[in-house]
Amino acid sequence: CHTSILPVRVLSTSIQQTPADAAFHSTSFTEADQPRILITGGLGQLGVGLANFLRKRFGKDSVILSDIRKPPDHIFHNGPFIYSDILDSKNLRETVVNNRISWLFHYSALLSAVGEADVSLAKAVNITGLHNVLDVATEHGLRLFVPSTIGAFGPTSPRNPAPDLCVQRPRTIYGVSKVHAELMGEYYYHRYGLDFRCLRYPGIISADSQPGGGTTDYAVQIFHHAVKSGRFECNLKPSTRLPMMYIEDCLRATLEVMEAPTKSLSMRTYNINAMSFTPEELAQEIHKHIPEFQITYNVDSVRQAIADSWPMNFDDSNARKDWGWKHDFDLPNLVTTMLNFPGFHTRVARAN
Ligand SMILES: NC(=O)C1=CN([C@@H]2O[C@H](COP(=O)(O)OP(=O)(O)OC[C@H]3O[C@@H](n4cnc5c(N)ncnc54)[C@H](O)[C@@H]3O)[C@@H](O)[C@H]2O)C=CC1
Ligand SMILES: CC(=O)[C@H](N)C(=O)O
Repeated sequence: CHTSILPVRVLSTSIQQTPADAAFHSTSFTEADQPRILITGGLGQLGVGLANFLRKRFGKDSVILSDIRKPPDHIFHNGPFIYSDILDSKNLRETVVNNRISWLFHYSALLSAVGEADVSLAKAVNITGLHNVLDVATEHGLRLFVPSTIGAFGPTSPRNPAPDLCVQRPRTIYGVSKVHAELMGEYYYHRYGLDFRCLRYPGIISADSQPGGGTTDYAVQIFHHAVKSGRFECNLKPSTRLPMMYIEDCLRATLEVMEAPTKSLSMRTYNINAMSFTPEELAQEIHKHIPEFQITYNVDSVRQAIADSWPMNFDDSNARKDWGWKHDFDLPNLVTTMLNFPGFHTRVARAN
């Protein structure tokens, strides 16, 4: 097992318990230290990419990927992987202590569409799981990253663009749980000094990982179908405009906000933006590369209602001002990159 290469101690002398009301300091991490990182829910669309990205920066053994699912061989052999269920707080605490974790990226979640299909599981994973993570992170002085989403806004929010601070009344359990995560994280920051950092991600597009059951999944699936068959049946209306981002920008933003000096952060939850498009516009861009590509529409009413309640665009001016956020990928770059991603064609063929 990969964990055997990590220093495992029942009680590490370098860890002191942080009193719950200690303010604004971390006992196990100083700016000069190399962080020791745990990623929860790491086998989803974003976690493996994040682990690879962080391992390039901090070294393979400094980053532990965890999930409740069994990893495929290539992921298991690529660096430390352990089982960790965020609903089991004792197991989570043990993992943090035994591996001297100092940064935690909390990726476990049920996304918008699968959350509506199983509200009680979504409540458990997205709300109870978050409570466990917040408590363990506070007890052990971790720097904690929790992603939020465009889904944290609702039909009464300003939609074009949605600013950082505005009405947030989402109508999905996913959105409600993410607003809860934003507020709880900020509460723990003010009350206990937890170094909580949160970005609201747009829909994320990746070539080498599959989406986990969200409303923006079409924007990943379309590429696979375009390459495989030249046709795609979209489950959102052609005019549905949503904010989107290429995974490389998303992962870079995540590391940048984690490394931002505390004094540069005027807020703890930031919107980040890159591009905004409709299925029709994405199809037109793909058409430039694959002239025979055809898109048809068969609308899924649950996903459509969700998308119609989300922002069409994000105002991320605070992230740009405070810690210098800047995206690299716009729509034409995204499409060129996805269709030319090394191994994309063979990977699509293998997956089907
Ligand atoms: N992918 C996207 O477009 C966006 C993602 N985000 C957020 O980023 C994070 C990562 O997203 P994805 O990788 O796309 O999600 P995903 O749905 O692909 O993966 C989530 C992972 O959580 C794991 N999980 C479920 N229950 C668990 C439990 N009890 N303990 C530990 N792990 C558990 C699942 O096995 C899965 O591997 C999520 O918090 C999501 O809300 C936010 C906005 C956009
Ligand atoms: C935008 C998200 O948070 C996610 N991709 C979803 O569609 O649920």
